[in-house]
Amino acid sequence: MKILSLHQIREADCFTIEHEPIASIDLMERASRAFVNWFCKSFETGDYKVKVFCGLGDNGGDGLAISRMLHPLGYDVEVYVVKYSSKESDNFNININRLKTQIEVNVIDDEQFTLSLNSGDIIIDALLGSGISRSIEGLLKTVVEQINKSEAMIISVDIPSGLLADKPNNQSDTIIKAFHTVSFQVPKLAFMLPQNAEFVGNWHIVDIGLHQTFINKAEVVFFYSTPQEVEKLIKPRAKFSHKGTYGHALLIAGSYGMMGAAILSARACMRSGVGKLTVHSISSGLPILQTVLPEAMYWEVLNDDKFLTTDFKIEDLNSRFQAVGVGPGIGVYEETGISLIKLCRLCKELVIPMVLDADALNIFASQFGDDFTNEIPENSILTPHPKEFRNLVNQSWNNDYEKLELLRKLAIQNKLIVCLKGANTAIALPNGTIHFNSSGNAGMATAGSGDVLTGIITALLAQGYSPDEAAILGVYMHGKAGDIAAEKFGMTSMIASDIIENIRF
Ligand SMILES: NC(=O)C1=CN([C@@H]2O[C@H](COP(=O)(O)OP(=O)(O)OC[C@H]3O[C@@H](n4cnc5c(N)ncnc54)[C@H](O)[C@@H]3O)[C@@H](O)[C@H]2O)[C@@H](O)CC1
Ligand SMILES: [K+]
Repeated sequence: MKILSLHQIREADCFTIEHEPIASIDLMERASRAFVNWFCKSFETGDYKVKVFCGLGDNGGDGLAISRMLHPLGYDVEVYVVKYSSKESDNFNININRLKTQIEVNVIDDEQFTLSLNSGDIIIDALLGSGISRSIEGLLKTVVEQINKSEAMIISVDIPSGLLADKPNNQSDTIIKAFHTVSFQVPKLAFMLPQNAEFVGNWHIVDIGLHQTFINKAEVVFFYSTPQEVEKLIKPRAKFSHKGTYGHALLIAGSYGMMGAAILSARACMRSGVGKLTVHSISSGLPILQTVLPEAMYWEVLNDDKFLTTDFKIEDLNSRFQAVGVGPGIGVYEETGISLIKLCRLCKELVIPMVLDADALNIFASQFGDDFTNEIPENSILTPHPKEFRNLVNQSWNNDYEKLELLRKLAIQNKLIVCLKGANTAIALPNGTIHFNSSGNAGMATAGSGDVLTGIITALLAQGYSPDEAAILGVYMHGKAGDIAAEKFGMTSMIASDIIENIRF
């Protein structure tokens, strides 16, 4: 699903009005109806009040239309218009006249006004929408602060009032803290970013019928990968296939005291459909690996019992492996760094796709400095978490928008696929697009979870998925497995092994 910029959302509105064609006020009516349908599905009528706070622009117009629609359905609706200016939008004025025949409208025009809000109330926030052009101040600020202080459930129309849709707010900005945000047609970039989680809450998209021709043509940088879109990438297994059909993966993982990382990534790799798997690890880890994962083959490090010191040769890899995953638990020993560079150079020469994770990234950051990307083959997949990412790019950021730009730059300049892990993992592709993942939960913030992801993506590469597909599908399936695990064990109790057991291709 495309994430349109604010400018494109405006254009989509105008295009729809002109080409459907539909009057602006009727489009607002359709948007408000879509909100009301969501609301009625989510909340039955009951012994509580729905308090709708409206601004003076089109977001306020939505609030008025929503109030008019909810009232006859049996909801106990109270309407408040915050008169922070003398200018109202045309659609606001039409809707206030339509509403006045039905419900009394309370006007707030004095900063001394104290709102009476109860914990059982539902507040609908229609103060400001995507048209916000400056920080909230004065009367609006007082109202938003009182709403945020209340214990009522807050539901924002389109976007939490005060939040900018696609650029950073000032840290001191006053913004509604919604429990739900019900947004029109497309998610806003702001919803994807950790810094806005406390304002956006749980977000939902409702279809308001903006013109598909415009949306299809719109060129965008950001995408939200819906489950339907991603699951379409899964290749069915052919009836007459054999293990050779699904590739041979090499996983390089584990060191002294870190064999768990090797086990987790290897198990996840096997569960993700790879034909054959060889794990390259220290010899003292071999008995453990062979016991827990008899399905895999092992290639031990000969000289060392603690870490990887392999002098990789072309014949070790040539015509043997379709994908190489490296990093989980390998440690950041200098000797391992030397082996890693040899490996990368060979993979580059033989054009074997790579996944680089965890300690492989830490080695690059600590031993190779800013030039680290020179050694990494093009189209490799990197899977850093934010701290690893910061070390890799050797730069910090002031807000999540700057972080996204650094991510994009890394992917474009070095032709890499970089998966920045976290809620809504952001996957940056060499073509400059960023794809936000839709699956997963906070229970996945647990040791070993990243090792599992490395195993999954390596398996997909070995099966012939393109690096772009392997990253997007792998991250999604990892999150989906985490969601199933969370349902079974609870977010707090689930562990990385539970994610593996619930991988479902
Ligand atoms: N245009 C359309 O066809 C549709 C618009 N819709 C609604 O329209 C909204 C956008 O409407 P608007 O562009 O009128 O935007 P708003 O409703 O956000 O209102 C913006 C107005 O408030 C003023 N303003 C901006 N920042 C302010 C601030 N910090 N303090 C006080 N005043 C401020 C602006 O000058 C402008 O007049 C969407 O979020 C959505 O809710 C929907 O009804 C769907 C269809
Ligand atoms: K709003």
